[in-house]
Amino acid sequence: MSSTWTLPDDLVVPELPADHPGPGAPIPQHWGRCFGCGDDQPSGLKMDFVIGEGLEVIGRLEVANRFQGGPGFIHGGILMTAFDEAQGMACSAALRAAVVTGHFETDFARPIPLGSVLEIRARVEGTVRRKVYTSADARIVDGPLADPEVVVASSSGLFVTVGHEHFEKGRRFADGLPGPDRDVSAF
Ligand SMILES: CCCCC/C=C\C/C=C\C/C=C\C/C=C\CCCC(=O)SCCNC(=O)CCNC(=O)[C@H](O)C(C)(C)COP(=O)(O)OP(=O)(O)OC[C@H]1O[C@@H](n2cnc3c(N)ncnc32)[C@H](O)[C@@H]1OP(=O)(O)O
Repeated sequence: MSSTWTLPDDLVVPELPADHPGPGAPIPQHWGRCFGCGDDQPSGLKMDFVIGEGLEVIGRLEVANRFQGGPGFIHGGILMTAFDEAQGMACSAALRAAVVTGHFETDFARPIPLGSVLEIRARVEGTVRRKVYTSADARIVDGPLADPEVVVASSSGLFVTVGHEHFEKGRRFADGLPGPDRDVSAF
């Protein structure tokens, strides 16, 4: 795999919040209609997330037939979406801030067959002002070509922290509102 992605010299590695949950703690969906993590999005990826070690989160994606690109394999854009979701979750978990994706790149190393269960480990590398530098890798942990030792794809992304007003602008276009158990300020 190759990438031109480089981390800046003035990167600051953030401290985890004092009440950061330990590895294995589930991370709730940030918005039920989210294509990546929402339970209330029938066509979505329905990814699950738990906290990992340090600044890492661990996501899980079941590669359903509707995620097909070439015959029998995952669509590359679906995989990028899964990485985007995972890296955004890593930002949110480590920084307790809302983020949006600014720049994103993915290396596709192996074809990923339908029926795979992908484990995506995503982490915050560090921040520079509002910029959050992230990376992630994917492994097939179950399914026809499962081999947890092999990285089948990897990703790097720059996220930017935003205030609540960023999402206020989109609310009138949303097909629903967060439920009472949601932090609507983060939507
Ligand atoms: C819309 C869906 C949102 C989904 C997320 C929902 C809730 C979030 C809550 C919690 C998050 C939890 C989980 C997240 C899960 C999934 C993640 C999915 C995220 C997405 O899928 S989200 C959709 C795609 N995403 C966009 O829809 C962004 C459109 N865009 C903009 O809204 C603006 O463009 C913005 C806000 C990015 C910046 O605008 P701005 O005016 O606030 O700030 P400014 O321009 O000053 O940039 C500040 C510093 O970032 C640098 N910078 C900016 N862009 C860069 C780029 N492309 N490359 C390199 N550097 C860049 C500047 O160079 C400067 O750097 P410096 O500090 O060095 O000057």
